[in-house]
Amino acid sequence: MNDTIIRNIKSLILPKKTDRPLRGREMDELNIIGDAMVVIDGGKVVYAGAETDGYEAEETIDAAGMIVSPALVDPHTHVVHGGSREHEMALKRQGVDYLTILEKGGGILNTVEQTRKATHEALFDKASKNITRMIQHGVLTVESKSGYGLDRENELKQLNVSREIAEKFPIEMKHTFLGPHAIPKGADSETFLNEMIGLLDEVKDISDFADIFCETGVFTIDQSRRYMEAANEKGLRVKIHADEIDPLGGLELAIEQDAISADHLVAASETGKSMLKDSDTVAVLLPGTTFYLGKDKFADARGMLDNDGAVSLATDYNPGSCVTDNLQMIMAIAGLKLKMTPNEIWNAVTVNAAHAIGADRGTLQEGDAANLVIWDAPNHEYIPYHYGVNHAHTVVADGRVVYERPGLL
Ligand SMILES: N=CN[C@@H](CCC(=O)O)C(=O)O
Ligand SMILES: [Zn+2]
Repeated sequence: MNDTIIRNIKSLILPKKTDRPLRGREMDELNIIGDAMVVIDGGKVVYAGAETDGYEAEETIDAAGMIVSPALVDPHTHVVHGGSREHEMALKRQGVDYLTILEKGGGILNTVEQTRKATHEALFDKASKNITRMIQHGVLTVESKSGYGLDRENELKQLNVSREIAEKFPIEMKHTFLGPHAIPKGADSETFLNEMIGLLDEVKDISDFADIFCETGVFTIDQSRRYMEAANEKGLRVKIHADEIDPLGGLELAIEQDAISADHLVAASETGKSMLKDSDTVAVLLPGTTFYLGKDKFADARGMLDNDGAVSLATDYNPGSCVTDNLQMIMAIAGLKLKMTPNEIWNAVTVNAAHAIGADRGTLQEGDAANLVIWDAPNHEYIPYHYGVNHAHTVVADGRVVYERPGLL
């Protein structure tokens, strides 16, 4: 006797489980089974496929003709931070750009001030609200970066909050040390970078990855290489915020340093894009950020896919450049602005997002953790199409219902 059967599934979305990230044309292939069911026992998938009579369970969930997919994976967030920056919206409307705000001591540095002031408990309570919303929107795996401490005490505080969130919520998290996220006010960039490199030994026990913001006025390619080499030497796999605004060659550096992902890539060069095919570095695209910063030019997802690259999508939730924790919204922007197909989008927020953070998630094969979403939608194309609302009806984590859409009172 099994624990649960989910019956009456109109279509079951089954991304392919592979050792390497899906790339190029593979990303447009998605196994969708009509009239399906999922059998769960001990929190794991026993069967996911066409309706059959061969299984019994203690409990039956009626999917009522809705669709089911693996729970989503958000592979790039800055979910632990103090305060907010709504005042920057007006500045941006007046034409002041993102890097100018940072140069004047605002932007990331404003959030650093607010994060340093906040206690562990205050940061935990604040991030809990975002994580709750993410779960309600169908996300059960989240990458979470530090980077608003910029000193030992506060970077550790952020990472420890992130770890506590992972313990208390029914999600898997990956924790990323992003010490070199900005240069603190009045600090010398080389001295600060050395300080952050000096922390790698300590943070490697509580982090999964090391990340750096490689950008004009922040850290150069040479500095980023030095940091990534130091992290790799210590066995901490690297990520990079690369080519977001200026084409510095961050994607090429990511591939050279065997980064698990290179993120942003709006200004990535043709050379960088063509190098993707021979690497397992996942291009994590963040179109919600381009949208929120009011830019016209989006990352060249089609170029990357045509070059046989592996592409993923994330919210980049943070208080300055993308203030949404709704990954479904990002799926819509990817369809509209990155010109990705629905199949590519689904693979990008499930199996490839999992590859971008080294998580065994995003699929529903036999033996996988039963992390899935029942979506109130007629088909898989509908979710990126009907944008800005939550289509998640029921969210199941390790076989247990953790969210059900409430009705009107
Ligand atoms: N671009 C650098 N870091 C973040 C934004 C952080 C912030 O503005 O607070 C990003 O990925 O978009
Ligand atoms: Zn980021």
